[in-house]
Amino acid sequence: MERISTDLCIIGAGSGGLSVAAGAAQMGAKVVLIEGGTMGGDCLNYGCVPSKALLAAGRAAHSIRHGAPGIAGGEPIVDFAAVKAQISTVIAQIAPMDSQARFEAFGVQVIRAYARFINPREVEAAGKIIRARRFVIATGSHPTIPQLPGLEAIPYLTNETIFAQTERPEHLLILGGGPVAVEMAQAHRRLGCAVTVIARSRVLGRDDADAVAVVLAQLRAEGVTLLEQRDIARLRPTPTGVEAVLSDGTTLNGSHLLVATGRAPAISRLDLPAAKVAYTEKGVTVGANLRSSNRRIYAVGDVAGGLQFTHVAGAHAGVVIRQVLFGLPAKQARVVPMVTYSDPELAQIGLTEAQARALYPGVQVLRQEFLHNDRAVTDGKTDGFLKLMLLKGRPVGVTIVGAGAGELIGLWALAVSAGLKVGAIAGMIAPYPTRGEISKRAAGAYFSPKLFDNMAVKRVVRLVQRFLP
Ligand SMILES: Cc1cc2nc3c(=O)[nH]c(=O)nc-3n(C[C@H](O)[C@H](O)[C@H](O)COP(=O)(O)OP(=O)(O)OC[C@H]3O[C@@H](n4cnc5c(N)ncnc54)[C@H](O)[C@@H]3O)c2cc1C
Ligand SMILES: NC(=O)c1ccc[n+]([C@@H]2O[C@H](COP(=O)([O-])OP(=O)(O)OC[C@H]3O[C@@H](n4cnc5c(N)ncnc54)[C@H](O)[C@@H]3O)[C@@H](O)[C@H]2O)c1
Repeated sequence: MERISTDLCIIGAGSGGLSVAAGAAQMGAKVVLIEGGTMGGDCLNYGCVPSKALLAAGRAAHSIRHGAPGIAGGEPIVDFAAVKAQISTVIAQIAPMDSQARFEAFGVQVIRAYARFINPREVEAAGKIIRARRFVIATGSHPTIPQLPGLEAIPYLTNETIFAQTERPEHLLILGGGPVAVEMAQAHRRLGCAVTVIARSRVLGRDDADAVAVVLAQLRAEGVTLLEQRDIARLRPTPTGVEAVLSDGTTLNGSHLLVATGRAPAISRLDLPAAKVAYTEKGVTVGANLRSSNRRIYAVGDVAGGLQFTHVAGAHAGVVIRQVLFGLPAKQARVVPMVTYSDPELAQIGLTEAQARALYPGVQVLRQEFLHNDRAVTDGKTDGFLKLMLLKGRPVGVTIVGAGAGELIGLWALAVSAGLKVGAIAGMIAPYPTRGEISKRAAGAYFSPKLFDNMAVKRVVRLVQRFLP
């Protein structure tokens, strides 16, 4: 059996693994990267990229359907297979960045096989034994499939299969109430499918309730049926697709079923006990520095059991690189932006209003409506608001719901990560007319009472006016 000795061995070439590999190899480390599936992982092939491309198609269909004031709308002609072909084109356009060839050009040795630990220092893959000074587990996650009577008899879809589905579902039943369910519901509805979401909990139940209400009102207005806090009792295949009977007796008939009920870490192939790596059903057990119970082995991205986002996997990569390349201490960030790419978008950083009020009785909550933002008015997209949670003049949370919320949260991500006071945002000049002005206006509202409802300020102004030439 071939033996390879290296500085760093990374298992999984998705968002996390690729970021570690690119950084480490370009800074001079000897790197082996092992990928069992497709280079680029979930985000490129079955996650962020295809879902955003499908949402873009849905947005185009929606705007044709509804037109604009003075511009007649009409039912769009949707070629579902062509929409799917466009998704493949988009993936192919981005794929070279994640390709084996690009990483080999960095000097990375890429092995295309599933890897498993054979002891605490070595991994086996494709008949090779790799011994490394440090390992990074970056194997991601896969969809969880609930135990439901009859589900095994249904050819259900998941995020791993839905983007390859070329026939338009007549009626898509979606099981789940998280971001996958919401994004897929809106995209499919706009492309002409009937859509019913069946969620065990509240839809987007972890987000700010006021912001979620704005998103769900839009979904309902577009014709998505949302069944919250409902459970499926049984499923059975029918000649036209699938029949779902809910525990309250409601019967639903759909043509297709998408299961989007959360994720489980991809650890089954790794033989973690052989490596003395502790884990739970959430993933590899890691500390704030992402190191596992085996001090030579780190975990990044979805498999590390925390928030599951591509930008989190990327940030994890930085934390690991600092430690394994330079021997410097590093910790993962506690505050991370999150965006659901519905229309309107829902973006969050830090605490929601409810979380902030529970933690800090003295928290100040400032709210600005897009209705009072001139650009939102000119563009006819006035739904939504920004909520700013402040503690002693510093942001501890921001919620934005509205068109472009995902872009607007970036400024607040900087403010929170740099520990800026709200005065920094209030003091910047925002170009007019932009939606971004809402951030400055919310920040300015913190100072308004101090300036405008303040007798001392009024007295000073009157005094100065008396003596000014
Ligand atoms: C539908 C959907 C939409 C999403 N949209 C967004 C979004 O808009 N924004 C966002 O930030 N996040 C989004 N996410 C989440 C995002 O895709 C993940 O957080 C991200 O892909 C995690 O990266 P990762 O590197 O941890 O894992 P992955 O990208 O899944 O990569 C893991 C890789 O490891 C490989 N692997 C697994 N086991 C082994 C093994 N034993 N040996 C070798 N290789 C192995 C896999 O084949 C895979 O390629 C979305 C997810 C889904 C499902
Ligand atoms: N825009 C983005 O950044 C984006 C988009 C999609 C996914 N993601 C990531 O992928 C992860 C997975 O997303 P997800 O939506 O699959 O999972 P999730 O864990 O966010 O939500 C799962 C949902 O399914 C519901 N559920 C669980 N079991 C159920 C059952 N038996 N019947 C009905 N409902 C059930 C839960 O109540 C919950 O609402 C997210 O946590 C997120 O980090 C991110």
